[in-house]
Amino acid sequence: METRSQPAAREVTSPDAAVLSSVVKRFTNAKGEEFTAVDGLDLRIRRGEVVAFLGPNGAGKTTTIDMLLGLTRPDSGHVELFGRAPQAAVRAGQVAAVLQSGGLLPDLTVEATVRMLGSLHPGADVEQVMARAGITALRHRRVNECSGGEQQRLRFAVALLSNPEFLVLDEPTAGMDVAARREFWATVREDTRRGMTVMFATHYMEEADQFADRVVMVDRGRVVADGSASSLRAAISGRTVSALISPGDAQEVAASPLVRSCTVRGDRHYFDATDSDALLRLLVTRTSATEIEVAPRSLEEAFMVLTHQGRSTAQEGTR
Ligand SMILES: Nc1ncnc2c1ncn2[C@@H]1O[C@H](COP(=O)(O)OP(=O)(O)OP(=O)(O)O)[C@@H](O)[C@H]1O
Repeated sequence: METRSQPAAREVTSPDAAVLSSVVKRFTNAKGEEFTAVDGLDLRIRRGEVVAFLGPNGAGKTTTIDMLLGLTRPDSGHVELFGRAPQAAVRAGQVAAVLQSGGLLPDLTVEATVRMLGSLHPGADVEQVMARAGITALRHRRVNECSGGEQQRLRFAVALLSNPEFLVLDEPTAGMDVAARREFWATVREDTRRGMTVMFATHYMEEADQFADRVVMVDRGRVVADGSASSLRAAISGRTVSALISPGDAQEVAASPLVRSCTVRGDRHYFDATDSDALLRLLVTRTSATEIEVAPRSLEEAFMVLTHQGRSTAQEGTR
């Protein structure tokens, strides 16, 4: 079972960067109750893929990443990186991580940080790594004087020191403003064009859309949708039209091909529209609907769409 087993010869030549099979991780809370954070998760990441790992708070993203990096072991199931145990791949420098915080000494300069950590990796090219992470101009700045975005670029530089094949980023832009997020991703994107495998956890739909080839959505420790970034784009491009409307009219509208689904919250009906302009015309001209509102689909609504539609595209990138 699991990560301690010796890799067989065929596994070492695995075409996959990462494989998680039926992975389960439980925690015990302060009251001694058992809680399943990761609940039979299956995921396969091919070499060269850029995968966004998207999900609400507490979905199990960090726990999964910790298992992927060999920081914690699954209670059951199997985790492999490049056909070997995660710890072995980490030791070999094949995988590196950018985590949300920690790992930096506030009084060191940017350059001293990279040099100090670079000394752990024989052959590391400190100047090249700083250039790749876009921090050469910050070399004399102390870590505690760097912005959140600059510190993340420094962590990115540190992750590059081992010249990894697979980079794992756990919510690397959490807490950054939009401009800092954009700058961070521009740096990473530039670097990953060289074919590195990347998996990143995020809460931001637009980061997943803009940066990933593939989007894996998790909820309650399970993969609930897995598809291309274009399927995500289609899911978030929709609009929700809501109105105060009589049940009879609502039923008729819901049966229209312009409507994917209808939900009722409070006294409003929410229609998930295939064509929001046409639906708006229908509501105004054919029903007694009032207080009509059109809004972009929320993350939760896109999530629901992907959960249903994603199933059909679910395995396109994985099998
Ligand atoms: N060491 C631990 N002990 C007990 N419970 C834990 C521990 N680590 C995580 N959990 C719980 O497991 C669940 C999954 O947590 P995890 O951090 O993996 O989620 P996440 O998707 O990364 O969430 P977020 O987006 O908020 O960071 C949460 O309910 C969390 O409280």
